[in-house]
Amino acid sequence: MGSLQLKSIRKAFGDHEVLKGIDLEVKDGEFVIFVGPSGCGKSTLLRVIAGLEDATSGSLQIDGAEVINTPPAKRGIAMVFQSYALYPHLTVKDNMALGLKQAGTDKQEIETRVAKASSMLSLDPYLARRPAELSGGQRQRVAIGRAIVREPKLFLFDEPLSNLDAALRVQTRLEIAGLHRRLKATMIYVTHDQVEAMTLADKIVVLNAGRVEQIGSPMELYNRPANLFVAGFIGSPQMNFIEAGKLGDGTAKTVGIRPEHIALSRDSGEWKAKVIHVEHLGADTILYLETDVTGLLTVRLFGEHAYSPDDVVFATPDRASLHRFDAQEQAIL
Ligand SMILES: Nc1ncnc2c1ncn2[C@@H]1O[C@H](COP(=O)(O)OP(=O)(O)OP(=O)(O)O)[C@@H](O)[C@H]1O
Repeated sequence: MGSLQLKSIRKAFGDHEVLKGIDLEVKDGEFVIFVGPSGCGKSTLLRVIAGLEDATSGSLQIDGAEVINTPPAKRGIAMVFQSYALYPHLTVKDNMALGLKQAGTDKQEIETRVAKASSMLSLDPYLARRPAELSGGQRQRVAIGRAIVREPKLFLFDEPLSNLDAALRVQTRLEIAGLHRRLKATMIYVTHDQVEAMTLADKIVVLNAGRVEQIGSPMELYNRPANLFVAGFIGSPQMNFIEAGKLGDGTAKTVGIRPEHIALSRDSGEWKAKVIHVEHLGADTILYLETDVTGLLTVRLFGEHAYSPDDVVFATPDRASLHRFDAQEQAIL
């Protein structure tokens, strides 16, 4: 079991309030990801859940029991950090076993759990090595292994992949997804990486300046952002925003259109545009255009396209895919 309930969680450092009343429900077995701009309070919220920071006020329940005053070691939580936080003088095996030894777990039980975690994470060949003799990805797997052996109710991950190179990030991301499927454990994960958030999460929590902007599945947030902030934050390249009046829309204040919802033609279309810059990504082509109506406009086309800067083109938005926002920046549904 590992359900979590946060009610009106506030946290201030001195007179700087970093968390301004967070409400959140996490179901047993869910994979929840916190995203938001730098400094919005993601890590602080994770540390409050772990008990590494005391909340200024609010309630935090795990499986229905209040734990806001419970010390970290008694919350049944294991945390995996970006920095691995392994002991350099201990072997991989001893690093994984240490927490259990300190908790007075039976020797045979420690052997069994470490062997199981090691096999799950393909760490068997490295058990006798020290952290300095491992790659970054292997070290992160040891840090995850150390969390698994404790059989926590809740796993917390603070940007666990950010020290890894691109290929290793993908591989470790897949391993974490597989681990979640096998362990069926509740996981809460902080990341800057949109792809990680979109691919791993059952539920994404978008934070901004210490408040929750929206909670939903990745596709809910992508297809039905509740406000301008979420619309602009989720999705890369970013959604285009256009003053609604310029499109003859009298009720909305702002209209949003995702780069992939704009068609391009050399012959005809709604907005005459000049190509400013082209990015060839292989599978996709990203074009930055300038139009009289919209100003700068980003367009994403599937596949390879032979457009060049200064080409004159015509852009046509897919009307059914427009997002509309009112003067309070809330989505008009
Ligand atoms: N121990 C502390 N003392 C004072 N201020 C702190 C402390 N820890 C964090 N803060 C401040 O709280 C705010 C939120 O920090 P936090 O690390 O939670 O943000 P974040 O969303 O995780 O940012 P990032 O994405 O850059 O890691 C920041 O303004 C930060 O400077």
